[in-house]
Amino acid sequence: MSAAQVNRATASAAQERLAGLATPPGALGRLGEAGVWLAGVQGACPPRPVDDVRIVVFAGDHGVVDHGVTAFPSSVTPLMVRAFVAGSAGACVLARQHGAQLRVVDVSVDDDLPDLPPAVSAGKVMRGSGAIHLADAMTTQQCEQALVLGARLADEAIDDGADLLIGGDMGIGNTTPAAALIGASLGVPAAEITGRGTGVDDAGLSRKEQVIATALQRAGARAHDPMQRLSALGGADLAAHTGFLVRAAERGVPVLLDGVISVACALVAEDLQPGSVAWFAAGHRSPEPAQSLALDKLGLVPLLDLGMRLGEGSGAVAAIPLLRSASALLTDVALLSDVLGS
Ligand SMILES: Cc1cc2ncn([C@H]3O[C@H](COP(=O)(O)O)[C@@H](O)[C@H]3O)c2cc1C
Ligand SMILES: O=C(O)c1cccnc1
Repeated sequence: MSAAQVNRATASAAQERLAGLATPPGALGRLGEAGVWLAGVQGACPPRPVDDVRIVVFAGDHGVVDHGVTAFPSSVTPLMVRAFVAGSAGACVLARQHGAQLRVVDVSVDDDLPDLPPAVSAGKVMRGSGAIHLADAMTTQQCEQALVLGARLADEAIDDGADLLIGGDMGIGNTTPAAALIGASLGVPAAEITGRGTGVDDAGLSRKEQVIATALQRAGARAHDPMQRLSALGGADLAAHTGFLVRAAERGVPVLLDGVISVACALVAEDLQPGSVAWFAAGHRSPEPAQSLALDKLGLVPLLDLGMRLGEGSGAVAAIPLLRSASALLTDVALLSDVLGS
């Protein structure tokens, strides 16, 4: 399979419609651009409403947590997975607010979660991914299994009628592999991509930078290959998230990206399946420096910049109303020629 082709004729028609609306040229700013993107990815001008939004939260633990890179212990991950199932995590609240459906999937949580519905862990790849500065996060077979799992989850959502997909993340320590993936994808050193994640102090930040630098050095030239990069520096949850994004692009279904984890996976998805990025829009800007560098590389400008640093897909979910507004504006605003009667 390859990435689906965006309908360029529809995108040009949408651009023309935007230019002809009863507004000064460019007055709708990024909402106008988002409307044009939506028309192109939907192959419909004016765009259709974005009614059915599905969020899949990929949960997994990371061996780097034992090496002082985050402000929280791994035991928080299974507790938060339970909060997702109960509907009380931040992204669940936003999803309800905006009428979107959210499911959480245990890809690599370091806990068997026996009290949760079996469907949550049905596709589980492993219990915890490796500490990336010491060893590969997983084998290439586990990476492949995770990619297939993510693709299957995208297929299920799309076959069920999704108009828009969002990938979310839950896993203490996951900003470390996400930054490492971005560093390796862009060829940027650890000092430029290391952020505070959940809020590490200065000592934690410098340990985290060292872990990422060592991981990048350990992976070396292998990281040029996207599968090897994911296996060496990512995690099974990040690989499943990447498979989800790749399949969305192959099926031609638009995606709203979230923070540093989501955008790290988008960069790898673009490498695995060139052209995927045409199906992605950026929901928000994270304070994590690696996320902005990755967005620049992908040529994406986020809709929101609220200082949010939660992950879970939350920044993308918060941007759903903006995408809906973009669609409504391009559909319902009068044409200037009609208003002027010419
Ligand atoms: C209570 C809680 C809820 C979260 N929801 C998402 N994250 C986010 O923060 C973590 C990544 O940051 P770091 O790499 O610094 O650990 C991940 O769990 C991510 O999903 C959370 C973190 C916590 C503590
Ligand atoms: O950018 C993110 O999505 C993010 C930042 C901090 C912690 N968790 C996620």
